[in-house]
Amino acid sequence: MAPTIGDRQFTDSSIITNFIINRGNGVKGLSEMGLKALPKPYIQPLEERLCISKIVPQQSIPIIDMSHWKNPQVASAVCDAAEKWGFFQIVNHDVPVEVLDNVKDATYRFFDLPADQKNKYSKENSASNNVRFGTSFSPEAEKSLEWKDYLSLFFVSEEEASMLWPPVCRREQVLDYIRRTEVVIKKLLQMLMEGLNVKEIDETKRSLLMGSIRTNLNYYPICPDPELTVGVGRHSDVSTLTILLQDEIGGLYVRGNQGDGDNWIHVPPIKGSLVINVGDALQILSNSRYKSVEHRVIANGTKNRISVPIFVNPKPTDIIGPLVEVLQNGEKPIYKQVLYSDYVKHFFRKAHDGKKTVEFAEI
Ligand SMILES: CC(C)(COP(=O)(O)OP(=O)(O)OC[C@H]1O[C@@H](n2cnc3c(N)ncnc32)[C@H](O)[C@@H]1OP(=O)(O)O)[C@@H](O)C(=O)NCCC(=O)NCCSC(=O)/C=C/c1ccc(O)cc1
Ligand SMILES: O=C(O)CCC(=O)C(=O)O
Ligand SMILES: [Fe+2]
Repeated sequence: MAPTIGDRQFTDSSIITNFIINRGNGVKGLSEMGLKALPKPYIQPLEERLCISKIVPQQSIPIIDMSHWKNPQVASAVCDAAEKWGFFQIVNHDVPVEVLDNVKDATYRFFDLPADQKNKYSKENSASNNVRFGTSFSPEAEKSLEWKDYLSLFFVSEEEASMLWPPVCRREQVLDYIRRTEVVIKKLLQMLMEGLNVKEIDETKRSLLMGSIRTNLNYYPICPDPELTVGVGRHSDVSTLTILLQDEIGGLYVRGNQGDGDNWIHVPPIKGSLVINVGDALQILSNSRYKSVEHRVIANGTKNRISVPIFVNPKPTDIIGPLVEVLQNGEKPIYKQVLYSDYVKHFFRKAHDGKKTVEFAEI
């Protein structure tokens, strides 16, 4: 039964932990109680809130038309965007809009489940580490919490997904999204590797570039006092590439490259598009030619927002470091060889802290 707790009591962090984390209500449960004020644990320090004066409205990340993807100009635009922006959107990518709409429906269906049903997939209760329902990013490590719930699905095989993934998110529809997107991922990685003088993606490289896949279903409920908190704090992804499907609400901001770099660019929702970004693993493999760029999501005072990123990663057992092809010209390696699962564990065990994760791999 949902507790009838007054706003004031929610300033107590043990109530937050019990209601939101242990009982699986998430911030969605909190939001649906119609809170008038943001509970204290969600108040972010001033420097972590996105100040409007830091937003550059006239700038935009590149939008790349994939319809003639074999044209060298497309490859050149992709490599250029990965070097200069670390982020771009693709249109006419051949993933049908129904596939994207279906995965959004699946996301709503999962988050609309009662708390006790979702809680079956929490860290404590889930039948597998590969399926996890949670809230915020790393609640044990964070000083201030983030206004987001998520379901994280680590893809091992279609058989395992059929057995373990929540039936309500219509596994087939999430799997279809992964399958259809994989084709685009391969094209993009091919272009990015050619840009690094890597002529062939053999089995070893295939594993380093796309040896594992994680999909998150993100839910950002309506928030009282959205300007005091964040949906997701500043971070870079630890993937090689991330493919992000967002809905029509907006709220994702990317660090720009003007002046001192303390400026943020909105990623406008475009129906049918996919947002692509470089993650730390590709920054490391490319010896920093391609950049994983910081991004963040603001909270929204009037609308619920969802997003569905696919994180394309090395295999957890892969050792990552700058590729030999990149160092052939005598370039000095910036990064050492690290076990990818150590890198990911380091990321998950701390709060979001901008671009700091990559220091773990620096020489
Ligand atoms: C290390 C992994 C993640 C888990 O391995 P495990 O053997 O099941 O290890 P543990 O169960 O001991 O988990 C290690 C730590 O990671 C935590 N963790 C285990 N999955 C999770 C999980 N989905 N979520 C958030 N903590 C977790 C887990 O709680 C634990 O923390 P701790 O309890 O403090 O020791 C392993 O699957 C692995 O190496 N995977 C490689 C592929 C991979 O997942 N890559 C990450 C792509 S995700 C990405 O780029 C960005 C994600 C992101 C996500 C949210 C954001 O806000 C922003 C960005
Ligand atoms: O929701 C979004 O737009 C982005 C989420 C994100 O950055 C992530 O899950 O890594
Ligand atoms: Fe991200």
